[in-house]
Amino acid sequence: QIPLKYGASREGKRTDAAMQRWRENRFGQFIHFGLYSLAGGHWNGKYVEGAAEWIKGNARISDEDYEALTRQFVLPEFDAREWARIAKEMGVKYSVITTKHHEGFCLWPSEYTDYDVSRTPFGRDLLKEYVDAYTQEGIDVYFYYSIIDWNHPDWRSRVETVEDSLAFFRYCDFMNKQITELMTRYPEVKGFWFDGTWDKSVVKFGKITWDIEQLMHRLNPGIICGSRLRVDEKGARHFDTNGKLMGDYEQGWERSLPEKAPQNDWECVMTIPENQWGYQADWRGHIKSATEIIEMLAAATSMNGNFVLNFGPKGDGSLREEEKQMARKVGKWMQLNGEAIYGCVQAPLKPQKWGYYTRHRDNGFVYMVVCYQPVSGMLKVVLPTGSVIENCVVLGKEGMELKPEKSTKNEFVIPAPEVKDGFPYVIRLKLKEGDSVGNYVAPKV
Ligand SMILES: COc1ccc([C@@H]2N[C@@H](C)[C@@H](O)[C@H]2O)cc1
Repeated sequence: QIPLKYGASREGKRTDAAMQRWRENRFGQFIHFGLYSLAGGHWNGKYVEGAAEWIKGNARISDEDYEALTRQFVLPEFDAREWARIAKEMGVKYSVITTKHHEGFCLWPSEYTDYDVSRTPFGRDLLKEYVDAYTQEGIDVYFYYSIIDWNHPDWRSRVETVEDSLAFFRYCDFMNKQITELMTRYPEVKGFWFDGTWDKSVVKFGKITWDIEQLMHRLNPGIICGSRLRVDEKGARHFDTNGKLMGDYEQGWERSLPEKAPQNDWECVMTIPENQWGYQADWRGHIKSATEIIEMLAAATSMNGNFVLNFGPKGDGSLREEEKQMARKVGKWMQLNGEAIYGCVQAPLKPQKWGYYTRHRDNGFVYMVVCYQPVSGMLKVVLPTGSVIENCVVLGKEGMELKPEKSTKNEFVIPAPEVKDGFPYVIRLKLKEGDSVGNYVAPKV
């Protein structure tokens, strides 16, 4: 353990109500919306390779041509209540919106820059309409904020000269003012999702991320912030030089899931296509199905993690058809099976090949989210010695009890119900605890 001034500011899992609510939410939505949404991954009529929200660099667009997009920011189809209704239908409990992505354009009328919604034909406070509409639907709101800012004259990706450092520290002052503005103007915000902290300038001056964390906690002690914000004074990111997580959860799971349950709280953020966050009119490659998304959500819950699915609204402010379809299908599944996700955690049972176990924090049930239907027609369950299955039903068919058969000393098999709709199904177990249900210890990460 080396002494650190700007390492982890607190240790271990938070036990306060705000963090407990973050955990119980489990399922979230990401919204990537900005000037890049107008380009839709195309420039001068041509498809542009790479992530659509990075089109400025990918298509080598000049500052002037990119800024001209502000004049096209009209959003004739924008209705935050429609976005919130679709999010509610999908079953998400929280939503993270890009208040400012790397491009530097702000979705709220900021006092500290003109590069924001107030300087567009749209002109309204989009962020306020989003916060109000989602709060109305009972969905918690979180703000994505990019430290990288391609538009701001004082942003520096590296600091090599005195001039650089003067500019960079002016930029940090600007950032602190914007974060203060966001937290005081929109007090409903539950947390921040920082991005763009990998550049040399931030890694060299890790203290600026400590300062942001301290600022946020002064303004709202219950604020929730992931580990991607943080760099310690030695340049260590996410985990400080002593290996301690900096922030409230591991925020490194971007388009990937862990193999085993991390020790810390953690969150996975996921795209529907392979790698598009902002609107790309022409999705290419594999587009994940609702079934695949549901499996990822179950997998995350089974490992004590949250799962956030990204939407990239179109340049006219409407949601794309594929995302509305996704919301409908996932939402239908969540209506029937949400009790296996919301408020659930890892179950102390030996993982099996048919899918994922979850356990509800309070109701004492264990859930089997079956994603891989066994050819044998038998679902294997290994219980701690002496435990028995008191009740076993399929969610949505609670009237039809399944009869587990004991196969070896503490192994049971459950006849697998038929799969007709191409979606995972959930079996709910009421276990009569034997000498100790909890004696299966999840493998150390
Ligand atoms: C250098 O690799 C990346 C990958 C993704 C990102 C951003 N994080 C995601 C949440 C999106 O905002 C993407 O633009 C930035 C840099």
